Amino acid sequence: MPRLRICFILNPNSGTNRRLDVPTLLAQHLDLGVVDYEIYRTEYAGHAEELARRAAAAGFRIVVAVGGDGTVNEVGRGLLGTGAALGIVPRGSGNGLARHLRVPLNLGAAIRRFNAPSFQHIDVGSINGHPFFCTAGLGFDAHVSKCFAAAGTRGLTTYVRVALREYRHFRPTSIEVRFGEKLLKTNCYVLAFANAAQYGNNAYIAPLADIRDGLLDLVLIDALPLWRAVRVGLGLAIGDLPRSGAADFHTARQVQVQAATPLGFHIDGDYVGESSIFDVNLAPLALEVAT
Ligand SMILES: Nc1ncnc2c1ncn2[C@@H]1O[C@H](COP(=O)(O)OP(=O)(O)OP(=O)(O)O)[C@@H](O)[C@H]1O
Repeated sequence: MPRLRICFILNPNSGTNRRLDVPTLLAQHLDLGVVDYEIYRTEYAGHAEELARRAAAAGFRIVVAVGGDGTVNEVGRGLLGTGAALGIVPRGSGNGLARHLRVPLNLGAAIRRFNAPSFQHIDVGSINGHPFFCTAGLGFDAHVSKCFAAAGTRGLTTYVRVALREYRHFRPTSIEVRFGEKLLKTNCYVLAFANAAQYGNNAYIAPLADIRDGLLDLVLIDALPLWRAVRVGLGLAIGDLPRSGAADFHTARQVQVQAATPLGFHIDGDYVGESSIFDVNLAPLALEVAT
């Protein structure tokens, strides 16, 4: 039987443990009787998309993002419309998609899965043409992702520190949200589009989100006074935000948002930029994943 061809794309910049020796782990845990693998290394932000496309064109059956949600996003984007499946070795700081798909966080265990992987398809979201696999969002979460990128260090502690600092300054923007027959005229402190249930680090923004149901879960927080911020923080941690009354939940496949002033947005935790108009769509089961 031909061996399973797998390409591992390493982002040396992801996660908090830079000294981790991934090539040695791959050599230790992959069974060369069934797997034939190569390693590609990213050299700059955005490079993983190009490498993933190249790997798919070279005939690799699985292309594995070795990194966090930013790397997963780039590799997944590069694989859309190809015959290759996305794999994940979670060495990021948040690892939202890996956690949602129940990929082991122990790297050895995650790597061993590729000796006998299972395949499934997942939905793929897009916001203004930028694909996302886990979550995208407008407002405060995007603002925090922008400040987080500039913070110099990564990890949950830095994220929480940045969020607490920015909370004092951030103000909501008035928006109109259209989906299905609905038109909501409201304020946006946060509007999250969840394909997966969590942002990463087990922060459950939409605990009921199903990544294979053909729908995005919309989570709207119109204002965030202190009492509600505390409740949202607790809801994210224990996964009961829908029952808390601190956020409104909807589901939709297509959403248009018009903002009164430009709003920042993120995809899978990486800040993209600002816009006043957002076109958000879901492509059902558009990406094959190997776990
Ligand atoms: N060689 C590189 N040099 C600098 N930056 C890179 C390189 N390769 C990838 N990147 C960028 O590093 C960023 C962080 O990577 P990633 O999101 O995978 O890790 P993380 O932020 O630690 O994890 P998570 O998103 O799960 O919290 C990505 O936005 C990616 O574009």
